[in-house]
Amino acid sequence: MSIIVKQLTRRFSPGGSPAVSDVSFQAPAGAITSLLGPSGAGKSTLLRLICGLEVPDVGRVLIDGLDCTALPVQKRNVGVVFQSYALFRHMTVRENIAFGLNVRRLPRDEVEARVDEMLRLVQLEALGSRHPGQLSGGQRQRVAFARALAIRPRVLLLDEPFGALDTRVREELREWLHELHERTGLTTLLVTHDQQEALEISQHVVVMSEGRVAQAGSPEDIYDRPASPFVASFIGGASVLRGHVLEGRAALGSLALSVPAAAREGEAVHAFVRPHDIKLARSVSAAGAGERTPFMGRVERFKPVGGFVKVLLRMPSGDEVTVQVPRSEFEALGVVEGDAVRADVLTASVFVGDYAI
Ligand SMILES: Nc1ncnc2c1ncn2[C@@H]1O[C@H](COP(=O)(O)OP(=O)(O)OP(=O)(O)O)[C@@H](O)[C@H]1O
Repeated sequence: MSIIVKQLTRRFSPGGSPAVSDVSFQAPAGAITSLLGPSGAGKSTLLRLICGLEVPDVGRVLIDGLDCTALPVQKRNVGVVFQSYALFRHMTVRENIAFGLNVRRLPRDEVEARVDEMLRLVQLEALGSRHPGQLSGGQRQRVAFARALAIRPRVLLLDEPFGALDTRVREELREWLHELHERTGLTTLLVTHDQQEALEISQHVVVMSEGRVAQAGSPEDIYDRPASPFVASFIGGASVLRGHVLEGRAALGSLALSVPAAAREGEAVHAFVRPHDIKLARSVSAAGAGERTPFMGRVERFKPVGGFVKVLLRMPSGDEVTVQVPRSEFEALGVVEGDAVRADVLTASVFVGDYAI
């Protein structure tokens, strides 16, 4: 049951810039696909176009091969969970889960059996007679999942389902969703602005920016091979080093990295380096193999954050680079603010040409 969207465009005001612009992608059958992007990228609008709450100006939505573009929400047979719980406060948990089944006028014993099954699935068997006001935020979201799944939807659409919860509950539910998906195998589309969430639980990621698809691929593709400066800077908190092409290499201060074959001499270069892709050392020795080119930086400041120390380096070019060092490693280095350190870049994404992030 894949979801395919073809050239979807939705403009809210005539002449204004579209919230979703010429978007095409496929959410593979049986997988969790994340729609990932910053606020305002068009993720929720895209999800609403897929579930039928919005109508596209142009384009098509196909679910399991069936063109649903003109179908109303209730005919699409999709399960939807939003960030705000959207449970009926005056109904018990059981009644909430049964809602979609009662609308479909299923026999009473069938409804009761399905509600029991859903309560077991979301591990809330003991709470069926409570009202939403008597549940924690995490429990309410599990009820919302049970209600969405009760109707045996063809696909599951989730709009920041854990967005209103605190970090610990969010992480617990992320794991829970992963297990739930293993059991149901349902094609799932998850809207999130949290890259950690997207990389952790999805098999396919669609990165959105300004209403368009910036890149689509596996979490490894997105992380290891960002297709554009936007993706490189959005995923993984990379620092940018600016320089130019010199003798076929990217010259970035005292650092030289390989560049795409098409790069012209003198062209502007931006290298994106992630905080844990730099290794710090006190001594200065010869360059390592390949990309492991050492360069010098000055420690501007550092701050322990949990098991890591966040170090801000100032490069000879003036660029600032954030480095993340395991705490024990940093303590062994014994550097203080103002010290010069050697920094080995383990890997970087290099882009050539002028652009604005
Ligand atoms: N009903 C609406 N009327 C007018 N403009 C809208 C409407 N819904 C969304 N927009 C605009 O469309 C753009 C995309 O919004 P959308 O909510 O889809 O983004 P998003 O990526 O889901 O952001 P967030 O993560 O903040 O929810 C924004 O500029 C938003 O202001």
